[in-house]
Amino acid sequence: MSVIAVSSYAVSIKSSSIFHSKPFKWSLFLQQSNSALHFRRNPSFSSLKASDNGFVVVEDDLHALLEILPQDLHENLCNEPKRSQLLEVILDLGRLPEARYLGECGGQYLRSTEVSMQELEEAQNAVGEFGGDNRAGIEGTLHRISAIRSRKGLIVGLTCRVGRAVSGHIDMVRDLLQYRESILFLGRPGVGKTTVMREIARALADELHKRVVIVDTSNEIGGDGDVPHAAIGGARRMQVPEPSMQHKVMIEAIENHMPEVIIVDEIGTEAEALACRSIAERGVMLIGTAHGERLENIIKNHTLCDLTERSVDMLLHGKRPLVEVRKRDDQFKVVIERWKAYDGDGI
Ligand SMILES: Nc1ncnc2c1ncn2[C@@H]1O[C@H](COP(=O)(O)OP(=O)(O)OP(=O)(O)O)[C@@H](O)[C@H]1O
Repeated sequence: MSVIAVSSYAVSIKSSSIFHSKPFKWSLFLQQSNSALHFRRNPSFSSLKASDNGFVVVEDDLHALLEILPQDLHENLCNEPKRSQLLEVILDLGRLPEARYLGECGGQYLRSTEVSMQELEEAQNAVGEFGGDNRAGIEGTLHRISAIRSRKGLIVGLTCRVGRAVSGHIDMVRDLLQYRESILFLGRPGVGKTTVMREIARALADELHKRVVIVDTSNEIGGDGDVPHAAIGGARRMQVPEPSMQHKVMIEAIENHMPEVIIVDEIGTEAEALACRSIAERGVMLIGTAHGERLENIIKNHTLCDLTERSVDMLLHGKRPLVEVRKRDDQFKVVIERWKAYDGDGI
């Protein structure tokens, strides 16, 4: 029995850990932080293929997100030198608008006057309809707009997250895709799980020629609109009428569309965990994400614990799993180290 762990996922994500447990049902990828600083951005990038020199390329279609913002914020951000690291723009009624950046850059107020109700309404009108999860998108893009509502249902806050198509950074995990085992990405919100899954969907469909179906609950993987974004390549995308239906659509995908791989973001409920089990029992590879920073979080989470029974048991019985740590060196090459995990390893 071997367990492979990869830490410091400096592909797109600095200091993150990837756990791969070959004999287990799930491989676990733990992502701890995300840094665009590891990318060498190619400004003239227009296709979704990795560049020949192996560098990662990022496409963010930022102008489409900036267009929904009040005009002065739009102009500020267009001239902002850090805009390639922009993560989110926060618009809260009666407060100063704020931009948050990836990595160490932190947040910054965008002007000295508060956000008005009219500005919020204009932003709402510029995006698609909000779903049951209070999320909306901009057609043809990967951006995600999440709403905060008052008790009366009025939108009083918006979190506008930049969606990016990142290509060329999954060489660190590409070999794992060939084992046909299910994979669970585990990480805090915002560390880049969805972004990685998007590229994995494309690589599995276009390079490994698998029949891939994405169950896209908030249209976050394939973007807003009925035609999915080119970032998912030939993978097919099933939309979900409302978040509580996610588990049903997962099963429908299996029963109607004969996938070899199912990709689903944010597995959290018991019904979804059961759907995962059912998918695995039918011999279909499942790639999913869940919130949590360490394997310990899974152990404490009754629902998710069920998905990783054997790996969790091993840790609970005090056995030290053999882990594999993967990181990038200065030359951007993947370096692999193996050792037996200790408590302090952040597993
Ligand atoms: N490699 C990358 N380079 C630049 N930006 C990135 C990269 N990976 C992710 N991002 C950006 O980081 C933000 C968060 O990414 P993403 O939505 O994939 O995270 P997540 O872990 O799925 O978050 P959540 O759990 O909240 O859905 C997005 O704005 C995304 O564009």
